[in-house]
Amino acid sequence: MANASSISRSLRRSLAPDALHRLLLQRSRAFVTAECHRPVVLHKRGPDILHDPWFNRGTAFSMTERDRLGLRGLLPPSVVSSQQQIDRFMGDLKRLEQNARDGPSDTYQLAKWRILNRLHDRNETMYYKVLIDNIKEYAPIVYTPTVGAVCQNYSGLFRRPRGMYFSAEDRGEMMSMVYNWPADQVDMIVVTDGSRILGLGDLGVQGIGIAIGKLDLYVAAAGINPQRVLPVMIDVGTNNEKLLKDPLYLGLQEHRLEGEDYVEIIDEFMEAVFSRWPNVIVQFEDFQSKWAFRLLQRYRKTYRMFNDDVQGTAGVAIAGLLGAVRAQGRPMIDFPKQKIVVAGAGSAGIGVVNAASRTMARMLGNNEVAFESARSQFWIVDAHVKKVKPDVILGLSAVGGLFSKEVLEALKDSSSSRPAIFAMSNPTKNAECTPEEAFSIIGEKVVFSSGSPFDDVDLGDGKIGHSNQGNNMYLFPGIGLGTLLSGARIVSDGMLQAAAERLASYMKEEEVLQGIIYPPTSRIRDITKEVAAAVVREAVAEDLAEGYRDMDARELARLSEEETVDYVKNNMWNPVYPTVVYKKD
Ligand SMILES: NC(=O)C1=CN([C@@H]2O[C@H](COP(=O)(O)OP(=O)(O)OC[C@H]3O[C@@H](n4cnc5c(N)ncnc54)[C@H](O)[C@@H]3O)[C@@H](O)[C@H]2O)C=CC1
Ligand SMILES: CC(=O)C(=O)O
Ligand SMILES: [Mg+2]
Repeated sequence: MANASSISRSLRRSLAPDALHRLLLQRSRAFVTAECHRPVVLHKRGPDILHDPWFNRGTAFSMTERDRLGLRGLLPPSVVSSQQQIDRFMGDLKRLEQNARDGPSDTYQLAKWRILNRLHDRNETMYYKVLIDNIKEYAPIVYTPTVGAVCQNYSGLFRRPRGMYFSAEDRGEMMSMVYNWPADQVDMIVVTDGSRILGLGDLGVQGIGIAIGKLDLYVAAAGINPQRVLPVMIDVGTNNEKLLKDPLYLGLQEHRLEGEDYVEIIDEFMEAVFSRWPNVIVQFEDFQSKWAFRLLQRYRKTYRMFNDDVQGTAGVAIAGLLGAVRAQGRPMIDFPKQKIVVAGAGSAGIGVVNAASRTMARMLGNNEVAFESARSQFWIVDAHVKKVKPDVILGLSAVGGLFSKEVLEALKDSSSSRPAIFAMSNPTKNAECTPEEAFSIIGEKVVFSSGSPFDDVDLGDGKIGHSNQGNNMYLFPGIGLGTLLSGARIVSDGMLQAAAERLASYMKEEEVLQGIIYPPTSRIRDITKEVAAAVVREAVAEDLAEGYRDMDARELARLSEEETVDYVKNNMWNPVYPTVVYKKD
């Protein structure tokens, strides 16, 4: 390409000064334009490009560039212009200023999340060390409640993608797309379709935040190696009208796929990930209930998978319900005498009622009569909490404040010496009641737990009303780790039951009598280790264990209870810098 200096001497001489000046300007413009359009030769592919500030364009990479550069699936599906990127960034910046002016709201929590997220981008080992050493303080930032605000504000907060995105546009491509992920080994996937994120409804592609938050707990609590976790978003559209109209939304701006089209996409995703990583475990998270149950039934006998909202929550609720029996000074075997009202007949509520009534039925002799009798101890209320003088009310309704004064007063007539409240909906503002309300209306005898963390309540005279956190985070990391380390090909009901029983028995008598029915978050790594060991032992007992690395099924079966716990502990990743050496490819 000619540049300004390539004008020949004779031409220069023949032109008048003005004409020469115009020609020089024209040529230099043409040169700059040509330079801009000349392709830049890259010696990188995939994530290496996204992590290079010079070459990265984030969501502005076109679909053909994404295909050419091995980026397909590594970015949210929407392709945006550079101007839209700037609008999104500026909007986020302005919002921060405005929030800071208008009051605390979620701003400080989101600011903490941003700082932690930047550390996560820079130095994973340090990030997890900070998280593990300060889990009580930062679990509420990387997980509920702040993760809910992160998902709601995702389009503004988006900087660097984390995880993989499969969209309805990727049909027929997923089997090859999974190879764009850089890790040859993946142990844990948490997948969501964003259709019911916590109690916040359909957040579409923005729901990826919940998969990231759950996997942070897999690393912090279960010691899964952070290089082997993969958050996944399956974007099949959204029915959230606000997002459908938002020009800065990063997901597919169309209504959700339904019916067989939807199932085919999830099938293709499952085949793709299990084909590249046959030993992976897939946790389904925050799918709307109609799909949560159907997909669980579809895959649970063929793939290593479980649904956290249906199965993890059920186990945590059972452990808490047994704790509430013990808090009355009664043996766990008295559980079948409890009258339990469950508010919310969604994936979590129905999951709890099914699993808890099975536990009761087992205690009553495990026959048909026992099962019927167990069922009669539960009242599921969808839309209106009735007064049945219950011993326990358990909320999984996603309706903040549902346990009104009248509902709480109904518990005062309970025959239980220590009625219990499980306000399990997330995030904080969706809790069916607060601990202050529970203790002030029912009195100090109530046992209280909630899905998101609340502070203990000062009851005066040196007495403390304990706020338990009843959240599936006390089980899912151990279920995943135990499944991994046993090499079980599926996650059986028995393994889930063993996990719940271990959580129930973890709490000491004196703690339970004080109304402390779940461990504090600071002990999450210890309880996860114990839960995982219980899952391993059950997998061995059911002959499902196929072993892990050098530990084959026979060796696993030889381990004592204590040795199983040691085996689990020794296989948990710790955040220490390894020795690093250079080797040429
Ligand atoms: N603490 C924990 O570990 C967990 C908490 N959750 C929370 O549970 C909530 C529900 O989750 P899903 O069951 O998956 O949602 P979902 O949307 O499937 O179910 C909610 C159910 O509540 C019902 N409902 C709505 N208003 C009601 C009212 N006024 N009275 C009684 N029922 C009412 C709905 O009809 C629906 O059946 C969410 O807030 C979620 O964050 C879910 C899983 C685990
Ligand atoms: C904790 C959880 O899984 C939920 O609220 O959906
Ligand atoms: Mg969930």
